[in-house]
Amino acid sequence: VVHIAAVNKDRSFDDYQRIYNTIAEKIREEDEYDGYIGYGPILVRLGWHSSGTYDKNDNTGGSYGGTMRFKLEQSDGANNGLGNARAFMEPILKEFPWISHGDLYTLGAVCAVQELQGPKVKWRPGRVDMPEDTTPKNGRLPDAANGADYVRNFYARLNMNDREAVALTGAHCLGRTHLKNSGFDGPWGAASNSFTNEFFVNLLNEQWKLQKNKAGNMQYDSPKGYMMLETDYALVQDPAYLKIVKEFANNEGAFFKEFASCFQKLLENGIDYPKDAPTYVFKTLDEQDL
Ligand code: HEM
Ligand SMILES: Nc1cccc2nccn12
Repeated sequence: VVHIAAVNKDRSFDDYQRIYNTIAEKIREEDEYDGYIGYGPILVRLGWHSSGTYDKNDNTGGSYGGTMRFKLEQSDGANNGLGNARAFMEPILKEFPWISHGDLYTLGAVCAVQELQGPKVKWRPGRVDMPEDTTPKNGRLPDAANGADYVRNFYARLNMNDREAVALTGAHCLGRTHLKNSGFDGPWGAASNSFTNEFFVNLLNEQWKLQKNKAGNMQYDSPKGYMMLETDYALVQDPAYLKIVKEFANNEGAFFKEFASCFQKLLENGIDYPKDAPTYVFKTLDEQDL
């Protein structure tokens, strides 16, 4: 299955920056969401889960068709709680009916990373909504109760190497787990809405204890009330991953550089871009003095 990006000649950088600003202002305005974490983290998760169904072996899934708008994909347990992110996007879709769901969900994720002081992430338009029967089957998103071999195999399906896998998981510096969504608890300590390399610093510096949580699922907890999933902790159990975790914990710039490139790659997996397709780097609200 090859998806060619459809270059919309009627739309310019300013049109997409206007959507970016609308999302960014809404994130800033609705700051009380989820105990004052805000919508940034869940918008990153929406873009990631829209893209994480990709399978490099047959080039199916991925963000292009916007199939996250259909109830089949929404019913995947891994997507529990993302209805809040889709509801956040509803008024944006009404105001800008010309944008595809795939473009909007990925643009929202890039906007959230940048507005939460993360790196600039390049973004290209051209995803086209596909019909419901093109929705990939449920079960393609990762399951947290696993170790390093599973993590490596999972990311290989997304065409991501060890460095990209570690960088992408660094997005767990944002937000938190919710017992009602995923059966994982906490963290009560550093649930955050700023994009930093803290995930790696915590992995290395905290004392982690593997224990059963209130829902009977295994997770790592720290005295400060932080938590790690088993797939998070796998990054310090595997020697090759551990080396990269240490680099990113000691060099936030290296983490930002790697995240910027592999997050764009994640959001664009499965899409062929014609030579004349534009690449955008959006300004943050702060950079526009808004
Ligand atoms: C092995 C890979 C991964 C697993 C098993 C995993 C699992 C999870 C789980 C269980 C949650 C909690 C959901 C909830 O209870 O609300 C979560 C949250 C989150 N994940 Fe991941 N994740 C993975 C990779 C990623 C990647 C690649 C990204 C982005 C680049 C990402 C971004 C996030 C964000 C931002 C949150 C917080 C959402 C919120 O606060 O509502 N995760 N993840
Ligand atoms: N914030 C967050 C979300 C998901 C997973 C996770 N592990 C550690 C922190 N964390």
